[in-house]
Amino acid sequence: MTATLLNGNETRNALFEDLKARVAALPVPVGLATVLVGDDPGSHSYVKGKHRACEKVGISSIRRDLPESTTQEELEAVIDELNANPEVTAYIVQLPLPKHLNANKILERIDPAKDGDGLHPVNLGKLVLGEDAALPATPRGIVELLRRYDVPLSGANVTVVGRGVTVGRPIGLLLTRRSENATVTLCHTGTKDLAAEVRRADIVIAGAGSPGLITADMVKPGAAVVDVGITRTDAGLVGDVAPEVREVAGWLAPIPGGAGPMTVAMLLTNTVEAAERAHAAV
Ligand SMILES: Nc1nc(=O)c2c([nH]1)NC[C@@H]1CN(c3ccc(C(=O)N[C@@H](CCC(=O)O)C(=O)O)cc3)C=[N+]21
Repeated sequence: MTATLLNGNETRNALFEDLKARVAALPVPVGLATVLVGDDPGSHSYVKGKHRACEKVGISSIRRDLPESTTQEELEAVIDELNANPEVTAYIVQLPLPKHLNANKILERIDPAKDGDGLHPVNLGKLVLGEDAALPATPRGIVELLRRYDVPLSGANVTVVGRGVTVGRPIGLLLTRRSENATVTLCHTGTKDLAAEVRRADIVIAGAGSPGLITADMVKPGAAVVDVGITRTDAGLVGDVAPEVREVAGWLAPIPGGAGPMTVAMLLTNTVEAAERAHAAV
């Protein structure tokens, strides 16, 4: 058996068409800003992708590129400016930040109403409480991708590998909502028998950042496997999922072309929804 590919590029393009219409229908312009500190080549490439996406959807994009030497106070001043700037509907601070900066303090300073990533503590708290708010972009993109391909979620056993803040920690909050209704196990480096936890899963979400961690013998035949464990090597992008998994899985969201483009689509979705919420509030 060869897995059906969960095509994140095609799905993103379809979502962009919908977003384009929603942006055009809004009586106010929509703007997304990115804050990038330093010159990590990976981060540069992601930020470029986000701006390209804005152009396709009719969102104006605003870039704040700052030198590696930026101080905490200087970065906080940029955050304050973006919070106050009426042209900025939503924004993201590209992670990771240089080590001399306190990232949590920066993220908490973002106006929750302008949180493009859905990772502000207030928005994560609202997700726990079931209130309408910006949703974590990568988890939201993964759920949307699984839905578009009719991967059964209700009652499914999902094994998540990795407890990072962008994927592993929040995705269980989405998948265990009544509307998704999945059963979620969160694995990490302290898990006793990772292979056993992965083997019983109907859906595997691999976001550990450990190249080739998920091998074919660990995957239940026919399971859906989502690779989110992006590692940059000289040879290109490498995921957490070994190539042979394609022969065992029923569905596979690969790297590249799976969860990555969906993350960008959901960042833009969060931005459009922020504009719609702001407009509804007046
Ligand atoms: N505040 C913040 N928000 C983020 O959402 C965020 C971040 N920081 N820091 C880094 C990670 C990583 N990330 C990706 C986004 C798109 C692709 C993507 O589009 N990937 C393409 C390939 C792109 C390429 O080749 O470089 C693909 O998988 O097909 C990948 C990774 C967002 N992140």
